[in-house]
Amino acid sequence: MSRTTADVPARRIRIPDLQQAKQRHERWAMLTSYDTYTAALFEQAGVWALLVGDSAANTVYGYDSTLPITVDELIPLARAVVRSTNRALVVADLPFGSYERGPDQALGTAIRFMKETGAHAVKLEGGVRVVEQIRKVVSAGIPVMGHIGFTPQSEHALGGYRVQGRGGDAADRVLADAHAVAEAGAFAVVLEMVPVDVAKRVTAEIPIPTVGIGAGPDCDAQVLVWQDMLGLRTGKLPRFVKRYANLDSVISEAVEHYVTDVRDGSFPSEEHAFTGGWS
Ligand SMILES: Nc1nc(=O)c2c([nH]1)NC[C@@H]1CN(c3ccc(C(=O)N[C@@H](CCC(=O)O)C(=O)O)cc3)CN21
Ligand SMILES: CC(C)C(=O)C(=O)O
Ligand SMILES: [Mg+2]
Repeated sequence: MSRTTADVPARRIRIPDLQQAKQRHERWAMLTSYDTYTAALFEQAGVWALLVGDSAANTVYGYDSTLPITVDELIPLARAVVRSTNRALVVADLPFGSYERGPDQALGTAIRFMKETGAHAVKLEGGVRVVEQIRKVVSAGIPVMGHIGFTPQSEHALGGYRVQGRGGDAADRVLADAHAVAEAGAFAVVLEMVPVDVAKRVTAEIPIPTVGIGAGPDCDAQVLVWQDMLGLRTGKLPRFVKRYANLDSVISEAVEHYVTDVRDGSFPSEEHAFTGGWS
């Protein structure tokens, strides 16, 4: 197995670093994180940006979509990730219902995330339809990451988990969304489940970095949900997930061992106990 040393910067990644990486054609990795241990491990391993995604609805809270998660449920997770890192750029997802009413609502929610978590940027879903929200949040000095293509918060309007931008008109709409988000002042944009050629053209045309998930190899960066790529998620995985580890079996085997040790009395042994007292 060949592995290059992770490129861990000595200071916090800033938005201009991502811009510069695009110009230099240097790709970077983003990963979700929702807690202190994974945040510290991921940035140490060279992940430049951590996303406190509303996918926490699925991976932390056990909902079956991202629609139910609230700002109050996401904020403590974002705070934990910020506290545990000093290199990665931390981006917090604005959950469904917290920005759709308009620019004022979006700014109010974004301000809560910035004040209460210390996150460095927020992300919200949608293209042309949310440009006013993006403009307003950006004008307050809060960096915004866009998210277009398949936008899970609108799964019911989109007809389920499906590729967006297949066919000329649909591809044109994704391209228009990308330009709209960039022109509104976003510093980067997630492209989720769009065909390779659409992602390639978007990446070439817009001035800001594209972060792909199911968008092929030509994006400026990639993002995945950590439980998917490390093998905690059970059931059928989306096509865009590559499983880099099988933490499910690591954890199951270790916990089964612990349970057996407790039942047969081999844990705790002397080395894990304290002597003294009356003896
Ligand atoms: N654990 C987890 N991973 C994710 O990637 C993720 C979340 N949760 N929650 C929020 C959204 C929802 N996302 C999803 C969820 C499912 C599919 C999926 O089932 N895709 C299938 C069907 C594609 C098709 O039929 O066109 C696939 O094979 O990719 C895709 C994206 C991405 N996000
Ligand atoms: C899948 C990524 C892009 C996301 O929005 C999330 O994890 O919530
Ligand atoms: Mg999300």
